[in-house]
Formats: sequence, C-alpha cells, structure tokens
Amino acid sequence: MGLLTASGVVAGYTAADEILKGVDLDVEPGEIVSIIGPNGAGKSTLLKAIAGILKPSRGTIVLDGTPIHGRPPREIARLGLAFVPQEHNVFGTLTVRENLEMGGYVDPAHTAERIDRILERFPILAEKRRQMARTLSGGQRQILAMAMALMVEPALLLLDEPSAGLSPIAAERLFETIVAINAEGVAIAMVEQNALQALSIANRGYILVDGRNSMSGRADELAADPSVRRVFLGGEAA
Ligand SMILES: Nc1ncnc2c1ncn2[C@@H]1O[C@H](COP(=O)(O)OP(=O)(O)OP(=O)(O)O)[C@@H](O)[C@H]1O
Repeated sequence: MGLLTASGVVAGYTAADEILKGVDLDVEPGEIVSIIGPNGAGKSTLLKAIAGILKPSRGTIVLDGTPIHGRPPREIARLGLAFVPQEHNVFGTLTVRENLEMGGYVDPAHTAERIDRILERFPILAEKRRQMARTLSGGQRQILAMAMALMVEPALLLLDEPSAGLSPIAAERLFETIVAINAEGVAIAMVEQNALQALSIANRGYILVDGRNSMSGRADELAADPSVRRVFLGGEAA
C-alpha cells in the first residue's frame, strides 16, 4: 500500500464551493511526486486538504494505513505528515533557532536535541541561528521552512511552490536540498510552477486541470510528452 492515498477528494473554501472535484493522488514511501497544472487548477487546495487545513466534503485520504481526512492539522502532523505553505512559512521576527523551536510543537520534550541535529544537517541555518528569519535570503528562508517541517520527523513532506520568487540559482540550490532531504528517506509531494525542474527531480508527476486529474505517470515520461511540453513547458520535446 502507498504511503499516502487520496481518492475522490472534493474540497473548497466554503461548504458549497468545489474547487477540487474528485482528485486522486498516491505517494509511495520515499518518492518525490510533483503536482503541476495551470493557475487556479486547485494544486494548493489539494495540499491544504491533505494537511487538514481544509476539510474535504467527500473522498478519502489515508496516510500509512490511517484515514486522516477530517482530522485537524496537528493530529495529521503527529501521524507523520508535514506541510510547508507557500507564504508566511517562517516567523520573520523570531531567530532561526526560535523558528525551529516553533516547529517542535508536536514533541516538545525532544525539541532541543532535534534542533541540534537539524542545525548539523543544515550548516547555513547553524551559521545564522541567532539571526532573525527576516534577514535570510529567499532561498535560506525556504530551507528554514523545510527544516521547521522536519522537526516533526515526517514520513511525508508537502511543499507548496518552494521555488516561488527565487532566482534561478537559488531555485536550483533549493531543488538540490529537496533531493537531499528525500535521499534521507522523506517522501515529498510538491506543487510547482516550474514544471520542467519539478519533473526533473521527481519519480512521478500529476497534472491537475480545473480541480480534476488530467494526466499522471512517470515524471520522465510526462516531461517528454509533447502535449505536456506544449501546455506547461512552452515547447516540444527535443
Ligand atoms: N483562501 C481562499 N479562499 C477562497 N478561494 C480560494 C482561496 N484560495 C484559493 N482559492 C480559489 O481556489 C481556486 C484554486 O486555487 P489554488 O490556489 O488551489 O490553485 P493552484 O492550482 O494552486 O494555482 P496557483 O498556481 O494560482 O496557486 C482558485 O479559483 C482560487 O481563487
């Protein structure tokens, strides 16, 4: 069985609102899955529904055998799922270390030792641990946001447009960091505008259009598909 299995998820921002019109998504243990699609397709909404920020009105979401749909975010985090939203994902007026403390809310007894391990793991955060998060570069802030999420030792990390607003070089570094986190055994499902780069580091991809699944499959096959390239990548396969 997959690590995460979402089936027929219907969700929106009000009771009558169906932004997601029955979406399916699977993530296997240790995989990177990229979710791409046009603006307004419902990609961020899908991550919010999985993380428990939005309650699906229909459908099921199962994490490692446990149904999580309808549970509050904190409980879902305890079950091994962490979510990094696109914006406001760090506390600008707190130091790097204090931000990591906030990430340790699920298991306060082990926060200090977990922070030490995270700082060892991300030397740039160790170097800046006493600085306020707002003084970090955009890429460093995204790394801090992911590090906060890793404080709960998740099996699955959801990332909403991690490269948004970054320079090409900073985005490249961030994707390398995502691959490195994944290599340590954390499965990743991420929404990205940068479809080609997102597919290049993923095992599999999903394309959402207007709140529904459009195409899915191996990331390399999707990236080479002429119709995908035409719509999302701005050109034909080489
Ligand atoms: N907080 C909100 N309240 C009400 N409607 C929202 C909210 N957030 C998003 N929506 C609406 O839900 C729809 C899907 O938005 P969503 O952000 O999930 O799309 P997306 O595929 O992630 O696209 P984008 O790349 O533009 O973020 C859009 O019509 C959007 O206007």
